[in-house]
Amino acid sequence: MTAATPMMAQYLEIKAEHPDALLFYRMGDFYELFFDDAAAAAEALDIALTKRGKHAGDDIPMCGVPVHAAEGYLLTLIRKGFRVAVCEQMESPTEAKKRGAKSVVRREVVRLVTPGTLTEETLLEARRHNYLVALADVRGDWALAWCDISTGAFHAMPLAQARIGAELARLAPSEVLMTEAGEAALRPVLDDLGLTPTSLGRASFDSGSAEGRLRTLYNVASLEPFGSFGRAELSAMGAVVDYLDITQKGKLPLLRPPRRDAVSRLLQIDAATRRNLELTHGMAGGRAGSLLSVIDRTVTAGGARLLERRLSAPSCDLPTIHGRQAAVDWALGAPGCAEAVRSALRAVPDLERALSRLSLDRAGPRDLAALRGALAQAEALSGTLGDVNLPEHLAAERAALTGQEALLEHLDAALVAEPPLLVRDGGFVAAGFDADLDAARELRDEGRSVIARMQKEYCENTGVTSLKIKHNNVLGYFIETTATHAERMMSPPLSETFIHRQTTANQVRFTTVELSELETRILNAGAQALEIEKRLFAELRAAALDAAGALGALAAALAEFDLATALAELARAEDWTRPVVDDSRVFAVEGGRHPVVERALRNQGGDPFIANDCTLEPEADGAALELLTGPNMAGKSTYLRQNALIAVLAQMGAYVPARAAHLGVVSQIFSRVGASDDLARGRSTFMVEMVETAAILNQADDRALVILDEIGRGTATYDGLSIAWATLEHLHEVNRVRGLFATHYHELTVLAGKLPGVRNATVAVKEWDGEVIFLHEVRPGAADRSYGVQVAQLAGLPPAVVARAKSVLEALEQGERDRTAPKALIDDLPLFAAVADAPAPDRPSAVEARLADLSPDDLSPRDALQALYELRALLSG
Ligand SMILES: Nc1ncnc2c1ncn2[C@@H]1O[C@H](COP(=O)(O)OP(=O)(O)OP(=O)(O)O)[C@@H](O)[C@H]1O
Repeated sequence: MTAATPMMAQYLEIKAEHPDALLFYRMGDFYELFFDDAAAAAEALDIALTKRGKHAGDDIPMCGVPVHAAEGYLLTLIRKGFRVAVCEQMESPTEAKKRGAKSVVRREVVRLVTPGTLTEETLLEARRHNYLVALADVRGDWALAWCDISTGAFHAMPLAQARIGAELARLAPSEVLMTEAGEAALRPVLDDLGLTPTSLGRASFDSGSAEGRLRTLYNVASLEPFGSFGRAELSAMGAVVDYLDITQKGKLPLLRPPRRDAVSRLLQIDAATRRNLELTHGMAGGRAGSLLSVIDRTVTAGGARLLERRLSAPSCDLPTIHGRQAAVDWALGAPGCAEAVRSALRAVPDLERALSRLSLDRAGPRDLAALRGALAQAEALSGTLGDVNLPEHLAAERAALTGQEALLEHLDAALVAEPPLLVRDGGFVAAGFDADLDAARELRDEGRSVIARMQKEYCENTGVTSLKIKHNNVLGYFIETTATHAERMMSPPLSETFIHRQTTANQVRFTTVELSELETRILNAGAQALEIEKRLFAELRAAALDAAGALGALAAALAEFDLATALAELARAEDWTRPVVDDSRVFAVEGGRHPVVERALRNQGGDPFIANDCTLEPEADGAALELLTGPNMAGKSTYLRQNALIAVLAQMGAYVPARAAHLGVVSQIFSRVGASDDLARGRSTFMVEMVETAAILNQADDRALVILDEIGRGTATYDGLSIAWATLEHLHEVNRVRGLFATHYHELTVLAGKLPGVRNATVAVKEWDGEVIFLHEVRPGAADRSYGVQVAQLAGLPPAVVARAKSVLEALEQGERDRTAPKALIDDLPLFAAVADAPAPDRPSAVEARLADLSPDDLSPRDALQALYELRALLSG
């Protein structure tokens, strides 16, 4: 067996330190990957897998990506779940040679790229957070710490193990750190959320060393001023910092002082409820179809992230809610000023993310320009706001907008209007900022004009008018003529001045002593100019980082103004109202709407959304439940969800889609839909439904709002009915919640007469000519029937099946009335008899033809409704 080449030996040694990451091994202008890494990356990136040399007698699989295009490839790999170790050359080949002819260039991993530690604009979604979370358990006490290194936010929170799923769902982290033991304990929760954690050793979670790590990071003697953190919180925060140290190879990002959050101040929304209400993510997983996508009127990336944060974590704290409402009120009351604020904000670059790249030394001149832009706009904004009378919450933020005049002036003087992306390109420092730089540049540029003069002179002296002075990386500056002039140039007297360098197919190239000297001067001046620019960049970066704390506060203030004015704009454009939020237990909504469904209806240009009231007024400490019956497709689910969304919006401090609303603060929201498919998580639909129902019955307190949509439907009718019945009783008697309960079990409506806190409501329909017309109006009372067969007919079930279903239904209902076994009746009605009874069609009518065209599997409820309109039109036309 042959020994590995020195380079391969180096590669294998570095790779051994990073077994679970792809190693990007720098070779000149490429990052190369070898062995299994190469195979995995070639497949993930869809690039060619080749070979390079042999190792232990076998070919070495290899693939490579050019350094200048590496970011795009990194993005793909990270999205596909890989981690990447970036290994750079730490010296030039010439330097390596000095150590001996066979020396390999020294290489080191300078960064581990993982989903939770990204900072590049291209790798991040501007309007979303990118959270790195650590979960720690110290003797049964759990805590969560999370940071977004792209913005510097850092938080910790102690919490009960049962709350972990809900908090992880709120944060939707890109990466979760925990020990292997922790992973085992939380396996079901992690699976439920589809998270694959990154395992860290016990040492990373050691709470003792964590304290030291944090004190060093913030350069403080005690963490006390930041909050009194428990052991578990310290352990989780320490793990975050340790992991950043590992992945960033010692360069720590700018983390703002840690904030201690408490679960109890937030409206609790568990993972299933979040999914179900589609707060920040639609059913398909992206932003589309979510409440967030419909309410987002922010104009800055920072504002958009703040909105996402608020929507994910509404408050339970009345002063906080009222403070945020007052900010929206102000913007609504001063529309001119608010619009001026928004137009200033539109030009604000992403300050937080530029700052984070600066702190990690991964920034370019454009990040400084972003800083300048943000500061300039903040100044303009504070001018616009002048001494306008602001509510308390915003007045404090206004103060944070100013105070950086010196830094702004400095950046303004230093930078050109549109700097290049990379420091090494140079040309970003403005003329007149640094005398040495100006001098070096003048020399460099003057050199160029001297070359032009020289070329003209040489043309005249030689009489070769096509003579050119050119430049390439191999020869530097040279003189070029076509081959036809070669002989004259290479014989005296011209050969005394022109020294031959190279002959190509059509050209001959020369140099002169004068040209070489000039070249040295130009080169030196150019290099010197670049060196000066690099130094100035470092100085500007340091000046920015010195002000990092204040800049962080300024970024937060910009986001607050953005959010307040955006929510006001939303309220104005959509005609929303300020809800009264207090500590009562009322839930009263007048003319409420579902913003997402309303938007969808509007986009389709169809019918308007029908607003509905919802009044839950519990007696003293009792329950208030509304039992909603009504046909399929009537709008029950929409009604249920819109009320939950109104509670969420109200408690995040926004206006709500209603004519009027009065809400006693809600502590927890639970929303469940019966038997939704959950094959991905490998549980039977009914099992999921019951697990989720159990969670509500065990956790809901008397300030909870519970939304149950057809619980029990996933099993046999009588089992389902009994479970729904008992659940409703328990919610009424034990949990005493406010809640809405949609069901097709009409038997349940008798509960309204038995339990004082239960009322019946129904979604109205009109029956016309044997068909149903949906009115989408919620009214007191119970529905008489489900109209399931009619809806099935609308959906295009074959006429024979519909006719047979009607007969069976009649037989069942008859049987129930007469208390006879329905079986005999059904046996009496053979399928073909039903068809025979139906009028025999000679030729399909237009309505039938259209019906036959419909494919119910492919129809959304909305499409089905549309089809209904078409069918009706065909009938009357
Ligand atoms: N208030 C409303 N105004 C206008 N259209 C509505 C309203 N509510 C619902 N709709 C329309 O009716 C469709 C069906 O609504 P939804 O899914 O809420 O019905 P459902 O009663 O829950 O049906 P199912 O019992 O079959 O689940 C919606 O997609 C929407 O287009």
